[in-house]
Amino acid sequence: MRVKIHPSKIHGKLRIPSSKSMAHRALICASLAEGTSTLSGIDASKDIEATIACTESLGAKIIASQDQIQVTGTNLKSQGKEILCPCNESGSTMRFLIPVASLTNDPVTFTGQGRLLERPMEIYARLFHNQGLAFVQDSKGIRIQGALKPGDITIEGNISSQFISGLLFALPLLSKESTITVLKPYESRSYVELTLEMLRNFGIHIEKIHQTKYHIPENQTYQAQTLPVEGDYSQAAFFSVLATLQGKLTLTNLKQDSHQGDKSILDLLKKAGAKLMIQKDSIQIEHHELHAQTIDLADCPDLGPILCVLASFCPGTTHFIHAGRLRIKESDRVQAMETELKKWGVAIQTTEDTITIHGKREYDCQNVVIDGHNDHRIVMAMTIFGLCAQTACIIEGAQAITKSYPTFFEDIEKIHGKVEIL
Ligand SMILES: O=C(O)C1=C[C@@H](OP(=O)(O)O)[C@@H](O)[C@H](O)C1
Ligand SMILES: C=C(OP(=O)(O)O)C(=O)O
Repeated sequence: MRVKIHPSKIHGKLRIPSSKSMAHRALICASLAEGTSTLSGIDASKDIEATIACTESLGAKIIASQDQIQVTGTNLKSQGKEILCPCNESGSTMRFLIPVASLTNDPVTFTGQGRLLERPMEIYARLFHNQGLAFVQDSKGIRIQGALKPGDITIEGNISSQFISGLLFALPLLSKESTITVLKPYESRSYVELTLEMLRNFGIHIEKIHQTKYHIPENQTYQAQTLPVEGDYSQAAFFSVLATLQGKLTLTNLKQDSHQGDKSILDLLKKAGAKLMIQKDSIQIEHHELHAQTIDLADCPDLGPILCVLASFCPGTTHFIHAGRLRIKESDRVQAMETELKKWGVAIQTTEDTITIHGKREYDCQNVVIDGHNDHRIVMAMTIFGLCAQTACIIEGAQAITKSYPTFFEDIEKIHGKVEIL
C-alpha cells in the first residue's frame, strides 16, 4: 500500500486502541485459566490475531464478539499430535508461548513471517538444550518438544525481556519451584512488570527477591477473570508527539496509573517543555515550543522511531543512548530511521548504540518517497513527520501498520490529517 501524506493542521479527540502488550498477556493468562474469562476493549491487529490463533492451537476456546472476547482455558494436556503455532511477525507471541507450549509435551512448530525468525531466540535454544529438550530452528520455523523443567534459570537481560515474560507464564504451572536471575544490564524491565501485573490479576503469585531475581512458587492455578484491557501508550506516543509539534488533541482510553513503560512519553514531552493536561483516563496536548534533551531508550525501545521524529523538529541536539535494542525489532529501526530521515534532510548520526539528531523547525523537500521497512512503527513515525513537514511525501509499504494498528490512517483522518491512499 502506498499513501501520500499531506502537511495538515490536526485537532480533535481520539480514542487510543488497546495496549498490544496487555492484550497479549491477558489472552495468554485467560488461555491458561480454569474456566471462562471475559476480556473487553481489545482492538484487532495481526499480532493479537497471532496470539489468538496460537492459544487456540494449544487448546483454548476463544469466542470473539464485537466488544469482548471470551476465553476458556486449556490444561495443556498432550493432544497426541503435532501442534502448529503460526506467529506471523509477532515476537511477543513466539517468545511468550514457546515455554507454555512446551508443557503439552507434544511436538510444536512455531512459524514466523517477515524478520521474526531472524530475531534472537538463542536464549531459549540454549535453555532447551541444557534441559535436554528439542529446539530446532530453520528458515521455516522453530520446532520444540519436551516439557520445560523447573529450576534456577539465569538469562541475559539485554536481549529481550520477552524471554523472561515467557518463562514467567509457564513456570508457575510446574510441580517444583523455580527462580529466574536476570543478568545486568536489564533492559525493557517495565515489560516484565506488566507481565507480573497480569499474572497477579489471574491469581498467579511471583515473588521479586530483588530487582533482578524472581522466585516462582510451584503448582499454581490461573483463575478466570473478567477484565478490561487498557489503552496503549506506545500508540498514544505517535499522537502526543504530533500534537506537541503542531495542533491540539485530546487522547482518551489512557489509564492514568498505568504501568506501561511507554507512558514515559509524557515525562519526556514535559521535560522537553510540552504542556500536557492529564485528566482521568484522557490527556490533552497542545502545540508548544520544545527543546532537545538526552533520551535513554533502555526501557522504552518502542518509542525510538517517534522520538527520532520529535528530535528532528526540536531545535538543538538530541542524544539517544541505549538504542542498540532497536536494531533487533521488525526492522533495524536505527538504520531505518537514519535512512528515511536523511531523505528529508535531517541531520542524524548513529553508532551501534546511539543516535544523535540536530533538529530544526521546518523541512521542505520535493518528491520524498519513504520506505516503510515492513515495520509498523517506522510507517507510523514517518507519517507523523509527513504531517508536520512543509511538503507532501509518499510512504511505500504502509500496510505494515496492520501489525499493531490497522485503523491508524483512519484515526489520522479523524483528527483532520490528510492521507491519500494511492
Ligand atoms: O513484552 C512486551 O510486550 C514487549 C517487549 C519489548 O520487547 P523487548 O523486551 O524485546 O525489548 C517491546 O519492544 C515489544 O514491542 C513488546
Ligand atoms: C517489537 C514489537 O513487537 P514484537 O516484539 O511483539 O514483535 C513492536 O510492537 O514494536
